[in-house]
Amino acid sequence: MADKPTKGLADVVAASTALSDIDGKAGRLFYRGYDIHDLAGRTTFEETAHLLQHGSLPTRDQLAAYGAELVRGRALGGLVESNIPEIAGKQAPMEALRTLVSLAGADDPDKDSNAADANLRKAARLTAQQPILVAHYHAARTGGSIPDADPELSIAANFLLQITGRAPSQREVEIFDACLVLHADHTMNASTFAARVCAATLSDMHSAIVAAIGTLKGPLHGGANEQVMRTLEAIDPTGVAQAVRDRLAAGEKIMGFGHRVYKTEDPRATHLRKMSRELGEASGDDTFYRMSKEMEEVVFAEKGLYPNVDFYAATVYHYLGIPTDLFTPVFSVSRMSGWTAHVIEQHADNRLIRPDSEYIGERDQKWTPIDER
Ligand SMILES: CC(=O)SCCNC(=O)CCNC(=O)[C@H](O)C(C)(C)COP(=O)(O)OP(=O)(O)OC[C@H]1O[C@@H](n2cnc3c(N)ncnc32)[C@H](O)[C@@H]1OP(=O)(O)O
Ligand SMILES: O=C([O-])CC(=O)C(=O)O
Repeated sequence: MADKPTKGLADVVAASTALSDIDGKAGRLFYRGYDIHDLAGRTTFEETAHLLQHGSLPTRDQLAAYGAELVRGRALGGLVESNIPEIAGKQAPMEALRTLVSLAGADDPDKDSNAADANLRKAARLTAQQPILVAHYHAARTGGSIPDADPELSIAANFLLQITGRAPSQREVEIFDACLVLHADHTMNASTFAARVCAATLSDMHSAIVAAIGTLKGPLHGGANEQVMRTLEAIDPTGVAQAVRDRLAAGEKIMGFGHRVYKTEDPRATHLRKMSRELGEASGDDTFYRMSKEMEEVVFAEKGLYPNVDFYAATVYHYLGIPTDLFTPVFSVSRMSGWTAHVIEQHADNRLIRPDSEYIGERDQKWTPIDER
């Protein structure tokens, strides 16, 4: 007989990883031993992706080679490109990404191999293509054209350029780049776990990433950032405290608060709060930032809960001009670096992931023919 399950697998150690580590009591996050506070704002997203996928912060030569690989990897395959218009008309952003990454798997030159070198090449292509997929999807559904990706620009700069249609300021690029760094990896979160379960059957990287995207989409995980913005937009700026109390009294969760692992402030929220404030003030209308601050105070007073990564990311993306329904796709642009690194790590030292379950159904049922039921 199986042991009693831990609901939601809380505190269950499901994998060994050298990629990231969290101290939930102290509110600290590390990528391969580097404190997130040392990386954000000082290390680019490309360097961070290299750290996760290749195991070290790159030298200048390594970064140049990896950067060139990312630029080459941006090219979308024929199957993906020809299907974007129809998909953009029929699927919401995260659904579309799930479909497009699946199609990209068919286009990928390494699709039939799980070898380490093939996985690294696929990881680079997936990381390079994800922002391009979001931008092309957005252009297709709005009927607009987008500027070509500029090989001289970073992933962060190109993404803002392609989504907003205007050249971002240097500070906007720095802030968005830091957002991508902050979202890159996070131990055994639900989408990464989904990716590892899939990879552990020795399925391919694209299949694992499709599982991850479908899992990130949900509002209890990456989908929360979009819901935060929708909540802010639905609340009267002069009635924030009452609106939060009413929602809590009705048994609703306030999106962007609470975390399975952090029992104190999420270290990523510390950065995102500052960015939200800076961008809000620079925009000339920091209402959403001030509403967020008030929500934070009320939720803490009422429930003792801290904001998670999704809370202030919402207003940061809003101030950067990113449409609200692309907030979770932005998360996937960053997390692609971590997901792919986890697939590489899983394939490198694999064992099927197959937990047990506790049976709570009927026993000793007597079968009867269909006409007698
Ligand atoms: C990138 C990320 O995925 S970060 C998380 C993004 N998700 C969200 O922001 C959604 C809102 N937050 C939540 O739903 C949860 O805090 C989760 C899913 C993040 C963590 O869930 P769990 O660890 O399973 O905690 P659980 O949902 O059981 O919450 C524990 C208690 O705190 C309450 N609680 C947790 N989060 C919230 C919230 N955001 N608003 C109100 N109450 C909350 C629960 O109602 C529960 O109360 P109870 O014990 O009285 O029933
Ligand atoms: O770790 C989690 O459960 C969710 C999270 O914060 C993330 O994926 O970044």
